[in-house]
Amino acid sequence: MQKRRIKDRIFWLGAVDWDRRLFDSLIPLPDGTSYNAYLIEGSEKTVLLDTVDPPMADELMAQLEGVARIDYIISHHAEQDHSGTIPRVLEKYPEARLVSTPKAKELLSDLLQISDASFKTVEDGETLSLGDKTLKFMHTPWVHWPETMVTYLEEDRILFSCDFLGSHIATNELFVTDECRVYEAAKRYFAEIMMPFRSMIQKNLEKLAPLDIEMIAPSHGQIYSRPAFIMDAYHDWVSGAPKNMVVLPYVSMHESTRRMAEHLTAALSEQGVKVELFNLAIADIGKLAMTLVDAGTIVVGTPTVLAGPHPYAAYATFLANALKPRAKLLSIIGSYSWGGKTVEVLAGMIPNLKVEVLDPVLCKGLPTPATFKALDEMAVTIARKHKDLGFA
Ligand SMILES: Cc1cc2nc3c(=O)[nH]c(=O)nc-3n(C[C@H](O)[C@H](O)[C@H](O)COP(=O)(O)O)c2cc1C
Repeated sequence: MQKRRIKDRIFWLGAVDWDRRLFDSLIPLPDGTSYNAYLIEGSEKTVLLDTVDPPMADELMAQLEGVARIDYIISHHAEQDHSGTIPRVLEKYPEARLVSTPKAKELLSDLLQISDASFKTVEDGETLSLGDKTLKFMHTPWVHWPETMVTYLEEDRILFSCDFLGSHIATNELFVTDECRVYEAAKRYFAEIMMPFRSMIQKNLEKLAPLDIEMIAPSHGQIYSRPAFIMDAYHDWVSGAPKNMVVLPYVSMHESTRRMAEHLTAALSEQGVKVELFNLAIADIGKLAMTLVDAGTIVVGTPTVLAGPHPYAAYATFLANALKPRAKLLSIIGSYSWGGKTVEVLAGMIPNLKVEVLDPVLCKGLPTPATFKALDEMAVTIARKHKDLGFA
């Protein structure tokens, strides 16, 4: 794809990765993604903001063919999907200075072995004049690495936010046209990448609030010409109470835990509690992460396998602990035959979660009427606690 004009002397460059289905060897990408770079031609200086993932470097280099000079390359984030092509750009434009936070300089030096002489580090709030256009750099740490920053182009009121506020979507439409679709993709992205840093995100949102923003141009997905859409969504995801909702990831080899999970789902429905049920043998882990953004309660369903939880249940629990969702309650249900330490192992895997652990419901073999009664009681307890906690 050729470079594309966004506004007067401001262009999108980069690559659309239609086929990519997995990110970080972990995260499913149902809609592919894009690596967005941007070119700004000031009256005196020209800058490139970020680059692309190295496998797509040729596309960026082809777009730069007609660009005679680049004075600055802005690196908002040192992760290789944005920074990995910087060495090639520096080879083509050896006079260009690489602008980053001091922390990003450290990371870029380690990850890409870029020499010290190329760097110009910038402090929080520092500006850089391109002649008739001015860049203002704002340090926004932990969205989602420690070195991240964003750039505000003052005259055009564009915020270049890199990973912050982005979404994984492959499309040839530069601007958001379908907010419902982008909401889903951005929420998935937030859940997988940003959720562990909720409090830092809140601080960064507050820091950006005074800016008069006409457009937000992230480094994945589409450009927002209605910034309030994504800002409001982020406010909702990081602050406020969770929802009256249970996320119930489970795995079952011989039906017992599945019957328990389905019974609990029905009992919670009777109590007016929304349930997101995931069979971990086939679940999209990204979708599970998305539901963790809102869940008031997490219930993990697992049989006992080799004296502990089924590995899929352990994986989901490990993931939930790493993502640090705002759920306030957690419990465990499942079936066993002769014994083990399933509950102890799972309970020991959630040090990051600030949850009250409700009594687990375990049964030997197939669930009995007593098992179902205990699950009914669990549903009543969850519904009551959600109400007391004000989860709507
Ligand atoms: C590979 C394997 C290992 C198991 N290890 C244990 C165990 O260590 N302790 C135990 O109590 N049951 C163990 N079981 C039995 C299951 O926990 C039991 O059959 C349970 O009811 C299965 O639940 P499910 O129907 O939800 O899969 C094991 C079963 C399998 C297939």
